[in-house]
Amino acid sequence: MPYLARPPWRCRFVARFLPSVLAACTRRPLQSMRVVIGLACVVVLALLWRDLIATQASTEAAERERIRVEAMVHVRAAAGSIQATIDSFNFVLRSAREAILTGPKSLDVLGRIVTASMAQDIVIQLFHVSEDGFLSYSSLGRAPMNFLGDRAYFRLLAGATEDKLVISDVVLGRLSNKWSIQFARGVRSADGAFKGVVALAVSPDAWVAKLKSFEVGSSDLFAVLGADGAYLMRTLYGGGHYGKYVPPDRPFLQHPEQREGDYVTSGALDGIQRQFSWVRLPSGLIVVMGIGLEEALAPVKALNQRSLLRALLLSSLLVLASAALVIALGRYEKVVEASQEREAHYRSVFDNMAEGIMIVDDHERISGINPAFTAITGYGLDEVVGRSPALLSPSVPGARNLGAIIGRHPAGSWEDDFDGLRWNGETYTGHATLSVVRGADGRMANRIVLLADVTERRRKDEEIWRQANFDVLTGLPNRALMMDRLERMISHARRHPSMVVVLFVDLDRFKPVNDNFGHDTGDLLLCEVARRLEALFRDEDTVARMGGDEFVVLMPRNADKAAVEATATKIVESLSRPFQIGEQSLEISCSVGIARFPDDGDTAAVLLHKADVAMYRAKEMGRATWST
Ligand SMILES: Nc1nc2c(ncn2[C@@H]2O[C@H](COP(=O)(O)OP(=O)(O)OP(=O)(O)O)[C@@H](O)[C@H]2O)c(=O)[nH]1
Repeated sequence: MPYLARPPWRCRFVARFLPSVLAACTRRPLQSMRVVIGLACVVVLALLWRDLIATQASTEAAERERIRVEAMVHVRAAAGSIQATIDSFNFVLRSAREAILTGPKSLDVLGRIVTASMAQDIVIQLFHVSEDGFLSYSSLGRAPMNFLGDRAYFRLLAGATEDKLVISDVVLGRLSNKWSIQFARGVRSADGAFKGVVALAVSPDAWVAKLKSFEVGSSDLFAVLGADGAYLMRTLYGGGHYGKYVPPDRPFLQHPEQREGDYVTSGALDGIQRQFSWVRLPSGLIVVMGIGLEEALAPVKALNQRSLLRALLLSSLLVLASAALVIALGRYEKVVEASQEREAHYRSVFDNMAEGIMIVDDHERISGINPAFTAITGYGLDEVVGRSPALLSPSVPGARNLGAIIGRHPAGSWEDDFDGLRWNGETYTGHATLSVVRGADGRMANRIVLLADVTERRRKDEEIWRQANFDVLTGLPNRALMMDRLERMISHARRHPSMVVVLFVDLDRFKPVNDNFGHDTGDLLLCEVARRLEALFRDEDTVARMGGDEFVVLMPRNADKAAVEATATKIVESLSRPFQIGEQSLEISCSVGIARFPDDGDTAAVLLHKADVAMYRAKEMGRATWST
């Protein structure tokens, strides 16, 4: 058996659940649409926010990098400026050293030149401390007896073997009572003997004020530190830092081999987070520039906040729109469901109605039927759709064709019987009830025809009618039908002035027939009498049996007296001829009474009574005759 690799689990998962998902979507498309809208909304929101967060993060990162570069640019510029100033201090100190060795006068001249040429607010004084540690010269004026031999820079230079620039920490001047930094160099004679120290006292506050131009914002910080991390100058918080040190974890203290670098940290005093860049000068001083991140990032943060608000607004609108759409779809789904339920209900009524239903369009073509229609006519939907209702009736002359009836009633409702022809050729009596369905514009859209097979009902109606109107024994119209016809003849004769003749016929000596030959023979005789009477008259005449051995003949026409009497004679003669009933030859006769409209009466009852009276008159005359 060949080895078949199992499909990966994702394919199996999709193959297993996809058909059910598709079936659910097909079954309830609106609900599926709601789910899709909800999911689409979530996906769009997720993408929107992911992009927003990523964009904001990258914008902030780019801004931080820009700030870092800016801090580095600034600190390099400041370092250059400071180094240039230190170089000028060096030049002055070297010159001052030469002047000291030349003579006190030269030093004084130089001192005045220096203090006049250099910014006075930076350089406080040029002074010389002689080898015994006492101040021997100050550019500020006559120097009092002031011992400075205990200063660190003096002791360092007194013991130094090399010629170097020593920069002191910030110290408080004993005479000036001002904070200053001493830039000092040792003075040695040509033979190398120590001749004291020449120094420049520089005001850190004034110097730092000039360096403030390198700052950018109000929370930015600029500082110059000694090689050991002691504050020499700092732009923020006044002079409170003099004599203090930066924390020892700063990278320029940790890595003395590095010339420059940067780091981010929060200020120990103010807690403000800053981006720091630093440069180490050849003299060992460290120049530090810190840009306050909160202030520097404020424009980007404001921009980010605006885009955050925009995204929030957009998300809210999207959620609201989706929710509105989902709610609207939910309501629409309920309406559709209710409509489907109604349609199913009407469909069930349509399918289960006992009456056949046929829908006829405005071109008189069948467009729909129900099962009862098929049960009645034998035709299925495919056999009648698009065809004329005429196929439901026989196409023979005189037939009540359903198609023709519908055609005769182009509008309005009606009901009528029709002659039906089933699919198998069988005929039946149908009853159709037509209703018109109109569109919103009032024009006829369809006609709905209810069909019923009324063959049996019509047969029973006919039977009941016959029983009510005809004599069961002879089949002749009975008294009720005779009276009805007489009244119709009279009213017709009134409208079209003419006569109606009433002949009342009573058999003579009929009772003995019953008595002698039995009631059945009497019945047969009555039937024969009826046939003979019918044979004597025309179709428009009525021969009726009143009951017992009494018959009435109605003749709706003008007839003179002689003609009527001849007819009465004909009756008497006809019924006087022997009747052959089975083996028996029976002889009877009859008496006839004559009455005429309008001469003898103008109502049915009066005429009948007159004819009856005349008939008795004929009996009295000896029977087998007529009387008026
Ligand atoms: N066989 C039969 N006899 C009937 C029927 N209806 C009535 N009769 C009888 O018909 C007879 C009619 O009575 P009459 O007219 O008085 O008898 P009649 O012998 O003809 O008498 P006259 O008319 O005076 O000559 C009665 O005996 C009834 O019983 C019926 O339906 N069948």
